[in-house]
Amino acid sequence: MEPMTFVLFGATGDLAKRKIYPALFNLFLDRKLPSSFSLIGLGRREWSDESFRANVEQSIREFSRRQSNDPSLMKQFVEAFRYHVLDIGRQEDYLDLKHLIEQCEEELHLPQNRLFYLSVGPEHFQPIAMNIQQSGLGSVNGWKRLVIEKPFGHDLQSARALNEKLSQAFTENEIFRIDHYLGKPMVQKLEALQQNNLVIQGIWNNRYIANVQITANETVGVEERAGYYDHVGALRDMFQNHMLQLLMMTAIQLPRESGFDEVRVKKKRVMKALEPLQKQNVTASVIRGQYTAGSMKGQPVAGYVDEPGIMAGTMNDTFIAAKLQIDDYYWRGVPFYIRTGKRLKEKSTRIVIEFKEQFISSPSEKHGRIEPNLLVIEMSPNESITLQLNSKDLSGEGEVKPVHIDIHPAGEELPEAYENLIRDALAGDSTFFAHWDEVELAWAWAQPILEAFEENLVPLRLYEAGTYGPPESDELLSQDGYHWWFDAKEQQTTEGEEKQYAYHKNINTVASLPTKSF
Ligand SMILES: NC(=O)C1=CN([C@@H]2O[C@H](COP(=O)(O)OP(=O)(O)OC[C@H]3O[C@@H](n4cnc5c(N)ncnc54)[C@H](OP(=O)(O)O)[C@@H]3O)[C@@H](O)[C@H]2O)C=CC1
Ligand SMILES: O=C1O[C@H](COP(=O)(O)O)[C@@H](O)[C@H](O)[C@H]1O
Repeated sequence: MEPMTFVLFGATGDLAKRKIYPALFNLFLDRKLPSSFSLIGLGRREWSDESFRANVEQSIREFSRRQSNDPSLMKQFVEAFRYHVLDIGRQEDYLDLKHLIEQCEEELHLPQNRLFYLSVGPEHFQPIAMNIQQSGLGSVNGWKRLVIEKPFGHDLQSARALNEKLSQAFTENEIFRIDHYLGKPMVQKLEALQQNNLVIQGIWNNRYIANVQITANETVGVEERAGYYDHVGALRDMFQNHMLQLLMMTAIQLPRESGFDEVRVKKKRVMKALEPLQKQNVTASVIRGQYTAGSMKGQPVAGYVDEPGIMAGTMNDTFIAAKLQIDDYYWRGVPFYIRTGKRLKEKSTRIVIEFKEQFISSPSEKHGRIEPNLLVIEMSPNESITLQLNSKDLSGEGEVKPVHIDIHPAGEELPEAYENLIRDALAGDSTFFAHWDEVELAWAWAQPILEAFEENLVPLRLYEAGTYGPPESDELLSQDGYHWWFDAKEQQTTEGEEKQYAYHKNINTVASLPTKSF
């Protein structure tokens, strides 16, 4: 990896503390940082280099998945960190920053490779990019990159305006838009699974797949983010970005060794083939929900409208479920069901691919109902990829039962999303970042829903906190003859609820792939 300078705007903030420093530290432990590396942290707080380093160390102790018993390693890690006071709005501060960066580059013999990471609120994205350009900070002999956090715009129009401004200072190839769902290890493994297995490629289409279900259920409520969340809702916070990115990553057809350009082209193709919704018809395929008071793990919790900081009479969505159709050769006729929401029964993030049922002329009395084959990519609470097949149970009555093949068994320690993303940004690999075309197409697709919500054309379905969301989200599937798949563990905790919809992970035989080679 090339030597470089990492310029971090928002170095005193929450994201830096929770995610960026721990990710950099883990990359350092794994020797995945460039051999010559300098980080300059920026903020308005009057910190010294020493207090900055102490804060970085503290955040690693608090939030890193790994610690080191060797204090010299931590010392070596933070040696690369410097702090500089900068007010984003003050042009003269950028000239001082330029001077500091040049000085560090000279001292450490670093080429002019500069990565600008914007870990600040979205209102600062544009002024920072402009000031980088105007101060000459972006005029380098090496390369420059801009890593930018979400949200990228508030709607189609504002996203376009922001992109236009950023494009004046950085080319598209220099912009790395973070969508942390793309950094999740299981999403990256899904891509590799499709790309490298002819057997998966062969069945990755409407001939074999009945439907696809993408779920991101959260147990948390609005937390301390009322000011932000009440203006965005589940649609902008999760659906337009993370959920549509998961849809793209599931639906792309990738040949072996596809580079980032190919991935982008294919993702764009998926978005272009997504059947558009009309504002007047959104209700037919989109469910909008909001939580009311309920109980989570036996403890009472407030309804959304009673959370601190939420506007009286708000109609904001804390839940959204939708049925989407991709009108292309591969996916025509396969519904993609997506749901995400807050204050739901379980934290579960997963993609379930349900395969078509076998054509059987009459059900066999002996074998009863045969479960469909499923491929389950679980990102939370565990990280696993499981294939559900049917096999004969010779230990019992010889009945056919689902068995599970762990393609990626849960339990293996994996890098966090931010580690993967920061490593890729350092290396200049933009495969798992959101390209502008995808972001624009995602906003364009979501725009009629945004408008329909704003004009209250879609009924707001209330659901009790601690449930699986409004029952209408189940109807979205049942009208097509399907149902949401749950992990058996979740279902078992629900007294009196039917278990027939659970995939029986952890109940029947769980087969692991042998580690020996054939
Ligand atoms: N926190 C999280 O878990 C996540 C955050 N994000 C995104 O990351 C970004 C940062 O969020 P977060 O860290 O939570 O925000 P914080 O409010 O915790 O931090 C904001 C940072 O911006 C700096 N800042 C604010 N105004 C100025 C200014 N005028 N000049 C210079 N620096 C300024 C602050 O420094 P100082 O106060 O010293 O001036 C601080 O370091 C946002 O875009 C957010 O949407 C995305 C996913 C998760
Ligand atoms: O981007 C966001 O994601 C989190 C959920 O992320 P996860 O990795 O825990 O699934 C969500 O809570 C937050 O509201 C949203 O801004």
